[in-house]
Amino acid sequence: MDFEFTNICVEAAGRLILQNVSGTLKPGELLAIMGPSGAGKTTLLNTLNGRKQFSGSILVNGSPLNKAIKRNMCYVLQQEYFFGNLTLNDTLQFTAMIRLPEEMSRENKMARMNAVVKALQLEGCLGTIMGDMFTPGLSGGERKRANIACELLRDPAIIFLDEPTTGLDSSTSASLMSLLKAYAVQERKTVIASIHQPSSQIFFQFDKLLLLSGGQVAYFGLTENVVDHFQSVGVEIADDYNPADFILEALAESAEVREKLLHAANGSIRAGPIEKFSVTEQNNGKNLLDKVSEKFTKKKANTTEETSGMDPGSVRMSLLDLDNDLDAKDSVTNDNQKWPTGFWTQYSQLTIRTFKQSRSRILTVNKCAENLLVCAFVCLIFFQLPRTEDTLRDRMGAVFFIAAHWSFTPLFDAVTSFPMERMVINKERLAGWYRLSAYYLAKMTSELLLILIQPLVFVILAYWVINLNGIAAFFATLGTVMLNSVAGQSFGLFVGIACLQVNQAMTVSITFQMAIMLLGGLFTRNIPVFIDWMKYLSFLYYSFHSLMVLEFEHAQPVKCSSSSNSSVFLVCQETNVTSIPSHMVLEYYDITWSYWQYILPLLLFTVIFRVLGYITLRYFRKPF
Ligand SMILES: Nc1ncnc2c1ncn2[C@@H]1O[C@H](COP(=O)(O)OP(=O)(O)OP(=O)(O)O)[C@@H](O)[C@H]1O
Repeated sequence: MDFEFTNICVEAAGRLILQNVSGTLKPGELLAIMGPSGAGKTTLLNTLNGRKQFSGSILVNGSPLNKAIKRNMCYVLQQEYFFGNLTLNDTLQFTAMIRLPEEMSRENKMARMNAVVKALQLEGCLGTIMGDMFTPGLSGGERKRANIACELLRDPAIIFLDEPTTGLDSSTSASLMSLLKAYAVQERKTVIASIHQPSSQIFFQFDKLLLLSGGQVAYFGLTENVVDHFQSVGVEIADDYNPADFILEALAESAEVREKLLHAANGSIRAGPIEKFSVTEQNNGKNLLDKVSEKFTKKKANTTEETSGMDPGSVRMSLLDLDNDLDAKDSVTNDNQKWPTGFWTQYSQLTIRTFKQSRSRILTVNKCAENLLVCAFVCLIFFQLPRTEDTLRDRMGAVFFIAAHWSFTPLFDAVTSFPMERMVINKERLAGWYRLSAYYLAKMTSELLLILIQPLVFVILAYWVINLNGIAAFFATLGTVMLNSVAGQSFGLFVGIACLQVNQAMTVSITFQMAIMLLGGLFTRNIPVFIDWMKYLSFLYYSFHSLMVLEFEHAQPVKCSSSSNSSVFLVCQETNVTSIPSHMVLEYYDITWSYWQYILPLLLFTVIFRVLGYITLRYFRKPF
């Protein structure tokens, strides 16, 4: 697509950070935006792809930027944000499935993916994990190419890249740029990249150069003409110098050179419209010709008449116009759809991805071993507890421990889960990959399964070894512990979403953990009245009490204390009474509600924190 920007001005904090920046680009051309640090490269890139407020005009095929055109653009960020445990294949498949239109078949999506993989020479590392700062995976160059591949999958007409070679060595940078150049020329893409001190090899891969200085244009034109241009304003570039290095150094070091260049650039802008020319005259593309023949067949008579007197150049211009025309029509159709894929596709793809990513976080060998060890310890300490008054505190302790352990383990896991993926999700939300609701629902459901496996195993083992209330209460205990885990996870997710820093989230969670432990019902029975209401805010209070109801409501009698005088139950102090009905324990500890009365607030907690998490993410943690 033709890309033209004229007199772009951007203001921030009361000062103009871009002033009258103009340029044009044709399909198949690469534009480098260069300039010293702070010159406005990133601001310009963000403005050109519609992420910043500006004055001036940006035209794509003659039309101002709109949603449909923006969907035909892509922005490759300088920083790559990926899920580190997924392979490149997983990552690209997910991207293809979610970003390519719903109407496209899975086979075609995979074919597109394979073509991009081939174009960027990524075939050899499809099975490698993306990696992160803790886990080694793709190399720096492969990650850069993977980042570009995720954007190219959509087949955008205009590609923006923010410093694509930063962090790469010179030969990897050069090969990346030549791949990109070949791709742009072959596929007739318009490429705009900000770039920092490129080697001369990379520098001359770009067709045009836009040199910025203090937010103003110091040069716009063919890259190959920049040396002559500098000479024309009296700045000689030494033969053995990399021109890219030289012009940046000259701009930064000499105010005089800067003034001369700005003056010359301003003069050329005032003198008339900025140059419009195409570097790549060849290759109008097979699709285009197909479209032309279709349109021309329909209007055969007119076409013959209209084209008979044209020279080849003007026919080519007509073809380009027609391509633009067809693109514009496609754009109008696409504009009606807010997302490339439907809710169900987004939800299912996000569920698969979250499941794969979270599995490697939640079900690690370390975590499984840790839980088995804790379970073994609990089993040893509370081994086959007799149902007596003497061991009542131990029995309550075992119940409380199970409730507390299976609220806090999922809580702390969830607290760290969102901050770790925040950057990836923000990137994807900003680029409009999917609905937030699809992501949130997928995260809830895929992690639910994973979070429940460990308490399930734990309760199955510990319940019988401790000698809890037999088969009658077994399944209800299992269900209650799982609900308790989900409540803990809900709170953890909410905190993880609300706090921007992991350490902030951890501080909030630990404070909350301590408070709800104290208010949970085991440690304190006589809380001062003014603070007593707070126990109702502790979900552990509800899970502990519901488990106590299951343990004592319909259970074997509890044998009185061996010394009847020291029994806390008056009945036991009577002669001939050796045991008390189990439910008396509940009465003694003021556990007077029914099982469901404890379960409903637990359910409510789960729902409230999940909804709060969504609202926070949607309205208070918007990506920017
Ligand atoms: N939101 C903002 N508020 C105030 N000033 C801003 C804002 N954004 C950018 N600037 C200023 O605008 C100028 C251009 O910033 P920009 O990030 O575009 O430069 P750059 O050429 O990309 O720099 P670098 O090469 O160091 O990344 C800088 O002086 C910067 O401080």
